[in-house]
Amino acid sequence: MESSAMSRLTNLQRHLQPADSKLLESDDVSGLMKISPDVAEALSTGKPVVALESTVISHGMPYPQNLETAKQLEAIVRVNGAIPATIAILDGVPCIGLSTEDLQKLANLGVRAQKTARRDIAHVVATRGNGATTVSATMFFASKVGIPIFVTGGIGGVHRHGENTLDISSDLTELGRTPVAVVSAGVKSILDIPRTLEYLETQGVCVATYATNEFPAFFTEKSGYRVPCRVDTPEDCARLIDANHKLRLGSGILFAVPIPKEHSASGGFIEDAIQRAIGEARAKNVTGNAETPFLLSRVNELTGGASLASNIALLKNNAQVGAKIAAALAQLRGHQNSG
Ligand SMILES: O=c1[nH]cc([C@@H]2O[C@H](COP(=O)(O)O)[C@@H](O)[C@H]2O)c(=O)[nH]1
Repeated sequence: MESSAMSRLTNLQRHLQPADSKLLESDDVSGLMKISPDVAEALSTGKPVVALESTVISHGMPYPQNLETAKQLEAIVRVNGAIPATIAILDGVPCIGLSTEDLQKLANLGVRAQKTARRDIAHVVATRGNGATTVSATMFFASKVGIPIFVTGGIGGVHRHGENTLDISSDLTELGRTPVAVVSAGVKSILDIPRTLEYLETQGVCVATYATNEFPAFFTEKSGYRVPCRVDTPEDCARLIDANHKLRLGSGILFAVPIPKEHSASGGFIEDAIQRAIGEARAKNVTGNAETPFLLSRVNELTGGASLASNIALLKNNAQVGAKIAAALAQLRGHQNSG
């Protein structure tokens, strides 16, 4: 191409894409949120930050294990070199980074907090409600303030019979439209795993297994399904996130980290309870966003708490992996900026 034509093209690109544009979308919306001082400081100085969701606190676990786990996850993130930013809407204000009192409030509210997915955000804010954010809503807020990594236990997916009911978690469409990397233990077998993977493919989401070949099924290390991408280290993950951002693909990444071996032993037993709970949900006609919390608490009852212990173990493992990825990403970007 002629050099004058090339320079016109470069100018046009600059115009369409401001030179200082951040790798992640970060716009005026952040003014509507309350960002805790340590998260704000970390974001402005390029330190690693990891977002954490709050539905797992309110709807995913009983009190007081939910509070204990929320605090432990934050501590694990810190020990591994990153600043935790648990996200929730409190009295109508989206909060990025919660105090211990905030965590206590959410844990006490339990299911009285509104389970808040993307579609619910405006309503919870407008009515000054208390919203526990799911994966979709947490990704939305993380992306708005420029947090590239988010740790959870399991994401939502295509529910069984989703091909008829269209009950497909908005977590999947969020992953298709928001450039945040989500660390999870895969998806629970209460969902339709192959259809969930198909749907993620349709949404253009890069799904990568972490140090394993098979996509994990939350309580068990294996689901019987594979995905095309495998990563083995936090540095691999950081490079993948960096490429995704630089290319401005606009979509998220799902890192699927298997439950640690020592906690996967009870997987088969928990699996049986899941099948029973699914039958009960059908019989009681529990559907929509009530289905996941129902199944989680029923499976916990049926397994005498074994599923809760496994859930907590994999959350802690994911927090550790997520923090290491965040640290590796900060280091990679630090080198790039100084190089
Ligand atoms: O093992 C779990 N899966 C999913 C959830 C929560 O449920 C949400 C998905 O709900 P739904 O299927 O209604 O989209 C997830 O984003 C997450 O917040 C959870 O707590 N534990």
